[in-house]
Amino acid sequence: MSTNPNDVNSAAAPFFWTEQGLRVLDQRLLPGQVAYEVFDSAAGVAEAIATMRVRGAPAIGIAAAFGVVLGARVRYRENPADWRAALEQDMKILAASRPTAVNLFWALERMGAALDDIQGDPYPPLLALAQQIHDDDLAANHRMGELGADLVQGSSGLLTHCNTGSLATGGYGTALGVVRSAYRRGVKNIYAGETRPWLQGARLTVWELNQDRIPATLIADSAAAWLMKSGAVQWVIVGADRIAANGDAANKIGTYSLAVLARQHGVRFMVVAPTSTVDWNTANGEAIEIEQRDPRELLPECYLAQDSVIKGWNPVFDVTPAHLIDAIVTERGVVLNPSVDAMRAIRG
Ligand SMILES: CSC[C@@H](O)[C@@H](O)C(=O)COP(=O)(O)O
Repeated sequence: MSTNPNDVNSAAAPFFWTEQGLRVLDQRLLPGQVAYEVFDSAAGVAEAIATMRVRGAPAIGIAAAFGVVLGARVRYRENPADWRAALEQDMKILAASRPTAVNLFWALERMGAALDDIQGDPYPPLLALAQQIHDDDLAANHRMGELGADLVQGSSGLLTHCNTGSLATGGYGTALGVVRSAYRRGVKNIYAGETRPWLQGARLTVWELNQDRIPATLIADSAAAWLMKSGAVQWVIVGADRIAANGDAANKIGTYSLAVLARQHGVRFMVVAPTSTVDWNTANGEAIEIEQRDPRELLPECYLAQDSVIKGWNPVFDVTPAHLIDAIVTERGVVLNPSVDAMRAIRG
């Protein structure tokens, strides 16, 4: 596998299914190193999610579905007469891997619902379902790419945040899928924010765009207001980890700041996510659990010493209220000016 970020043939898939298990790209090492590791158990996949080897809401959901496949295979081999209780424990471990991306719970629920109809070896039907979830997400990405590109037609510049591309999804991307489609239709000035502290933008998004040979400009997150004031971008395009029934959207920390800045500068704000990211059971953003990660992901090494009086506060998502969002783009259609009523149009 290539380790050169300029190599356009490097693979950007976050994982591959193999008979040995799920082959997961370690996104913590990008862009310096492209390294895959095989996980052959549900607990292993949960660990891969918790440690952010695999991340991004749809990719987390798909990986968890494959985690269930692996759990079922192991548990059925251990005890073909009684494997369900052990698999339920595995599914609990998967559910505890990260709290905010609802795609994780959506995928586990779909896999769990399929168990009722299974007689005999659960591995073949569960593998087929996980692959279907993966294929459906890829198809949704392409559909959203076209719908979002329709909205930004005629713009000269777009700003995106975090990484929402092939690495974060079944392939192609949500917000970055719209960026890809819009670029193909002539929107040439693409800006990506670094996305501190984990640097999904600087390490992952521009890596993907470089592979696609889509020219892009990386900015410090703190340069966003000044960029908007310059008139260089007409849309901010982001993904989501969970969208509440009223259209409030949880996404990578810093998204809310961008929405506030966009409104101030007359820049439009688009959230792109498959309907597997919509949590109809959550009325509004206040009920969304925001993951707090270890402050060590944020703090410089020198402040980790025991005698240090410096702490870190590391919420990794925030919630953008629906009234700051101009459009939510899903595979089932576009919701303009989201509200409880407007969101009903995309409820299956
Ligand atoms: C298509 S990905 C949408 C979101 O999952 C993405 O914007 C994001 O916030 C990812 O967060 P991460 O912490 O890297 O998993």
